[in-house]
This record gives sequence, structure tokens and C-alpha cells, in this order.
Amino acid sequence: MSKGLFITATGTDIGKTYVTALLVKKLREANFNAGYYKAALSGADNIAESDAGFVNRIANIHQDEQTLLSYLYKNAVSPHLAAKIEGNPVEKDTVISDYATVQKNYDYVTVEGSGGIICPIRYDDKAKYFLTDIIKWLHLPTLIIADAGLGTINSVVLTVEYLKHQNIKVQGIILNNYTGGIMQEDNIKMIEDLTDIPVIALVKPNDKDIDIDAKFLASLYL
Ligand SMILES: Nc1ncnc2c1ncn2[C@@H]1O[C@H](COP(=O)(O)OP(=O)(O)OP(=O)(O)O)[C@@H](O)[C@H]1O
Ligand SMILES: C[C@H](N)[C@H](N)CCCCCC(=O)O
Ligand SMILES: [Mg+2]
Repeated sequence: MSKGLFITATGTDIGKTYVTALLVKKLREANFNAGYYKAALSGADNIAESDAGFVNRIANIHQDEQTLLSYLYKNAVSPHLAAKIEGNPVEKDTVISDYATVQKNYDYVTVEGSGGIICPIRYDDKAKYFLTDIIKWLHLPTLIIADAGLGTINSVVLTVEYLKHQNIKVQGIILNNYTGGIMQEDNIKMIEDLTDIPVIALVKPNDKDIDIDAKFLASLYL
């Protein structure tokens, strides 16, 4: 049976797509049949130039483009606002059935979120959906991507507390753009102490591989 893991972050542009590409690549190089899915993507003209196209290329998935995501909006704003501008708001049934299609073809599906954990996905008279609704519809545990630098203690603890409040499982934290030094080393310790969630990997600027055991990584998918 196919398993999944939802990649969220402390905000937009933190590196969800960059790190997801390395994670899926790691799984595939260890012969795990790993694929990708993103429900709502905003700020791209086409799939190839989007987050989904990037992960498909870097991780060598060769996944059918149409199955990588459900909604593509051109405007680089939150999906709820993009849908107000462009139409085509997110439908729950579409997300659930598109994810099931990816699950049919891949044993380990990495699902990328949009923005940070409180990203509105649809906000109109008919429905109000947030990222956390998607996580719950798909019954996924999460992995948090955060910046390694100054300010990350606050952002990570707030994100973890919100996820706990929503009864969503957090499997680990990955710090991105890690360059070392006393402050960034202390960030790791403080984040682990304050959240009780392990920092499972560090990604440096321009890293082409992620230092994590593929079997351990696969064990985080539920
Ligand atoms: N470790 C890294 N080394 C080099 N470039 C990076 C690294 N992490 C992120 N980037 C770059 O920073 C930018 C933002 O990263 P990314 O697109 O992965 O963010 P995101 O969290 O997926 O954003 P969104 O909320 O739009 O999905 C991209 O141009 C990406 O290539
Ligand atoms: C367009 C951008 N790159 C993201 N995909 C969407 C970010 C939405 C953030 C919403 C917010 O928290 O204010
Ligand atoms: Mg992204």
C-alpha cells in the first residue's frame, strides 16, 4: 500500500521544493518507487517551470506532468486569492482523487504544501479550506522545512505548536541553507529541546544531495 509524507515549512520560499527534490531523489536512488504531488500551485505559467516540474527533473521521477498537481494558478499569490482572480477554486474531491491516482503509481508519495502551515487554499462563499484541511483529507504526517538561521526558533516552535493543536503528526524538521557556526548549532539544540521533534537533516546552500539514510527516510512515510 502506498504511503505519504506532507512537506510543510515555516513560510513561503523557505525551500520546500528544493529539499523535496533532494528527498525524492534520495528515495529513488535507493530504489524506492517515489513520486510527487502538490494540490495547489501558484506563481507559475506551466507545470515544467513550476515546483512540480523542478522536483520531477531533479529527482528523475519521469512522472506524467498532469499527475504532479491538481491546480495551477499563474498569479504568485496565495492559492485562495489566485482562485478569486483566475477562477477554478480547489475542490476537495479533486484533491482526494488526484492524490489517489498518484498513489496507484508510486509507493512513496511526497506531497508539497503551499506557503506556510496557515496558507488559505480556498476562501469563498461556498468553502473555506486551509492547508491543514488537505493534510487531514489525505491522512498525512508532516515534515517541516525551516531556515537554519536567525529567527528560526520562533518560526519552528510556532509551526510545531500549530500542528500539534490541529492533531497533525510531525515526523521531523530539516534545516535549510545551513552554514554552521555557534548560532546555527544552537538553533538545532533549542528547536529539539523546545519541540521534542528531531532535526533529521541539514541542507547547505547548493547541496545536490541530502545526508539522510534512505530507509530511515522511507520509515517517515505513513
Ligand atoms: N539549499 C538551497 N541552496 C540553493 N538554493 C536554494 C536552497 N533552498 C532553496 N533555494 C532556492 O530558494 C528559492 C526558494 O526555495 P523553494 O522554491 O524551494 O521554496 P518553497 O518553500 O518551495 O516556496 P513555495 O512556498 O513557493 O512553494 C528557490 O529559488 C530555490 O531554488
Ligand atoms: C506564490 C508563493 N510562491 C506561494 N506558492 C504561495 C504563498 C502563500 C502565502 C500566504 C500567506 O501566508 O500569506
Ligand atoms: Mg515550493
